[in-house]
Amino acid sequence: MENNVLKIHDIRKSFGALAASDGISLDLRAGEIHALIGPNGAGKSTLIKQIAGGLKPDSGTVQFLGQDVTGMTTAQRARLGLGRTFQISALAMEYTVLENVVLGAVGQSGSVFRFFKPAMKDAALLTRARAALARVGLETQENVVTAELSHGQRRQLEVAVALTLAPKAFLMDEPMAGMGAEGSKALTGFLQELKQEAPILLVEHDMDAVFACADRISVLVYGKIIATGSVDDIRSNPEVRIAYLGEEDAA
Ligand SMILES: Nc1ncnc2c1ncn2[C@@H]1O[C@H](COP(=O)(O)OP(=O)(O)OP(=O)(O)O)[C@@H](O)[C@H]1O
Repeated sequence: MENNVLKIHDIRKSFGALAASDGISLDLRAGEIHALIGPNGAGKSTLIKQIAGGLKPDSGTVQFLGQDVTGMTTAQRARLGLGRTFQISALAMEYTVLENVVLGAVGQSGSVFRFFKPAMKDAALLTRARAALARVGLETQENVVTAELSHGQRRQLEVAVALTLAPKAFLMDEPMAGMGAEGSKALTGFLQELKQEAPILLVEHDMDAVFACADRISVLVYGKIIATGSVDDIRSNPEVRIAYLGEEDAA
């Protein structure tokens, strides 16, 4: 049985003369947090977009659970269980916390608004939604209007939405952004739990968080992966230190 949940092979994407993805190959294995780091403009977001389905590569393939999904839309990939999380804009601020989780879950089946009212009466769905809220520690907030949540609580709510969808892999683009030290520490602990359910490909600028939680790290520089390895491998890799960590030391 193949251990790779996600397998990216030789992805290339150019914007004019700029090779934003210059032959990128990487995999995401069951049970791991694989962090993708790199300086500003290295091509992290461009790669995540191609994996999630929002941007078409010029060449190369994206395999998810053994299936070639390169030609699929974002929605088709999401239905297969490729979850992209931590997009605060996806929350409906005027709805309650519980309604947002149910909305997220119903969204999986397509027509969000048409099914929304009946969904709020669907006992099985409500049970799943409440279980997800309990897992992120928002169970006492289910009737609170989302707009009234703190920034950190909104991030927790997004995780609850993602959990209700039961994804088979998570793509996370800077989940710690704007969370502060305490919040980012709490989220790091939670990611350790979450990865047991589905492995996580994590783009993150907070190096302390990455070093604290990643099982493997890949370093992207000018559209190319210059190293993949454990935290210790990456910390001690001279090329990485010059290309990336050295920059931080100098800053
Ligand atoms: N749609 C686009 N058109 C033209 N150039 C683009 C486009 N999207 C990204 N780029 C360029 O591709 C390169 C990689 O950008 P990308 O946003 O993927 O980097 P990043 O590693 O995510 O950066 P950051 O850490 O700052 O978010 C940059 O030079 C960027 O200017």
